[in-house]
Amino acid sequence: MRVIVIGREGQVARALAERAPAHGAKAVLLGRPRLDLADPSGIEDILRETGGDLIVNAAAYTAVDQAETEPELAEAINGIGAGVAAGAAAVMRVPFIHLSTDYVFDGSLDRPYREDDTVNPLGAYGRSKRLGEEAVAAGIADHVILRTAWIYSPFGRNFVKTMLRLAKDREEVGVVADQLGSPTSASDIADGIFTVAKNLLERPQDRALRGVFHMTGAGFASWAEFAAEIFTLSARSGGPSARVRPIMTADYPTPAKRPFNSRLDCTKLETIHGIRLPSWQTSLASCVERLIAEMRESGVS
Ligand SMILES: NC(=O)C1=CN([C@@H]2O[C@H](COP(=O)(O)OP(=O)(O)OC[C@H]3O[C@@H](n4cnc5c(N)ncnc54)[C@H](OP(=O)(O)O)[C@@H]3O)[C@@H](O)[C@H]2O)C=CC1
Ligand SMILES: Cc1cn([C@H]2C[C@H](O)[C@@H](COP(=O)(O)OP(=O)(O)O[C@H]3O[C@@H](C)C(=O)[C@@H](O)[C@H]3O)O2)c(=O)[nH]c1=O
Ligand SMILES: [Mg+2]
Repeated sequence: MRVIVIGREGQVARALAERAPAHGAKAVLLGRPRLDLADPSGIEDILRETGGDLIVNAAAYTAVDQAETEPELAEAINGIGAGVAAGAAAVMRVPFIHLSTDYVFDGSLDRPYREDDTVNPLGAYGRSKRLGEEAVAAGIADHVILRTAWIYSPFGRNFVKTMLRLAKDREEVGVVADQLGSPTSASDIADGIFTVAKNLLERPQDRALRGVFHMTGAGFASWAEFAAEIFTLSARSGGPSARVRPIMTADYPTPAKRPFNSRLDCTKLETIHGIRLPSWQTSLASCVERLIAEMRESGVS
């Protein structure tokens, strides 16, 4: 299986590259400046020249707070650009796998969100990702949209790396305890994507396999619980650690509003695609261990 990945340095893009061999797949990564989702004109030609069995869009504008001041750019990349890439997949007659987010929901429900629950993004990033979902569905019938959340990995920028950095010179970190969600490993997402890809290619006519699915690490946590677990695991490996002071969202003002309830119900993915990601704690342990080992090797711990 030859998979074209849109995105090169991002967390999921790099995890797809790293996990491809384990699935007998080849991942071909395309990124800026060659493929720029903010510049639709060249997208179809580059994807066609590259050629593959399937396209995964792992690129996006992901700066949640910054999106509030440049919503047009977020929409160009996450909305219009995603739709153009999906349209190219339709021309190429290959399936298109797209990633979306818990931030399409407003978090007001008191249970985990299902795929057909009403979306109502609270911020510009969420709105741009919602536009992307609509643009992808309009661009190609043969698509899967995977809504995931709270991604961490040894790569790029994420909450785990931020917490380890803060712990190096702080004894205590204040972290919000009233937003709930599911930390999700980029490696686990990559494995899930390869399984979805295999299912799509094996059963091209099976409509049930297509559409929107929720895919997060199993179990739930607040950001404060997530941080506490990061520090426990880090201390165990001899890495930096700090005390977590649980705070309220109101005590941590940010430009973008975030949902209080970001929990996603992943039952549909398990029933239809046979995929259940490991518990967030299990995968977090491998990630933190790896990050501490890398810090030690580079002499910065
Ligand atoms: N991070 C998270 O917590 C979550 C992310 N998601 C979604 O999952 C997907 C992957 O996220 P993640 O891996 O964390 O993202 P990252 O922020 O780690 O990486 C984003 C990637 O998108 C690329 N990119 C940004 N703008 C453009 C552009 N104009 N043209 C081409 N490529 C571009 C970046 O390229 P470059 O390397 O050149 O900067 C980078 O490779 C996204 O769709 C995101 O919305 C969903 C839920 C949670
Ligand atoms: C750094 C920090 C953050 N926080 C809070 C702010 C916020 O509510 C929460 C997480 O902060 P972050 O900025 O890391 O997270 P954020 O950028 O909101 O993460 C989101 O990214 C996008 C791309 C998604 O799609 C979402 O699923 C989600 O992962 O933790 C603290 O309370 N204390 C801190 O020291
Ligand atoms: Mg952030």
